[in-house]
Amino acid sequence: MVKIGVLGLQGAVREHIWAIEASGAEGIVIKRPDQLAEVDGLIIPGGESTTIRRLIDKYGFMEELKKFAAEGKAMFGTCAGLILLANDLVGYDEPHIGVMDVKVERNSFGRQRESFEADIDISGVAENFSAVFIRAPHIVEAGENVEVLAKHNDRIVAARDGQFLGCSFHPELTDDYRLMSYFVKMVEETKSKNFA
Ligand SMILES: NC(=O)CC[C@H](N)C(=O)O
Repeated sequence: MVKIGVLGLQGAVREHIWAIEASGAEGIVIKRPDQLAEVDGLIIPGGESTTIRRLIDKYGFMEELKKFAAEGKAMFGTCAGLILLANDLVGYDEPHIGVMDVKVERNSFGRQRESFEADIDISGVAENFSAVFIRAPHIVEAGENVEVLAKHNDRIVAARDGQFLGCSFHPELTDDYRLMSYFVKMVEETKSKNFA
């Protein structure tokens, strides 16, 4: 069974652990950088990206997260987590972790639509997936090796760049585990590749 960490600094952490365990992997809340060595894949949850970033710096996570990515391990950013993984952010000079080849805009669905639910098709993953968007970002541009997995209103809301998966919405807030199961498979694949 693969072990998947959830960065436990802020945001929807516990719900991700339940979803991981319902998808056939072991979930571990990551509170300290040295715990990253224990896991095969990592989820960066939704929350507030600026707050999570502040805590990443405060607890010395940044170099370790970059190392985790450089080791080829799978990472999944949901909502604020997607903002943290992106290598380009609209309106910012510098990205945060900056490992996924996408340009992301924050809070980009408009004020009147702060939160909403939409049925989306996620290519190769799930049809009629009920996606919960909360002050959600979207992917403005995807690099050439990035696979666009889902769109909502012509905006990219889920994508995969090799070992990196990102989505605008909160898959952990519904009991539909199809996207999480897809990530568990990604972790299994990257793990066997990294050991080969
Ligand atoms: N639900 C979320 O994760 C919201 C993301 C938040 N609006 C941000 O910019 O970080």
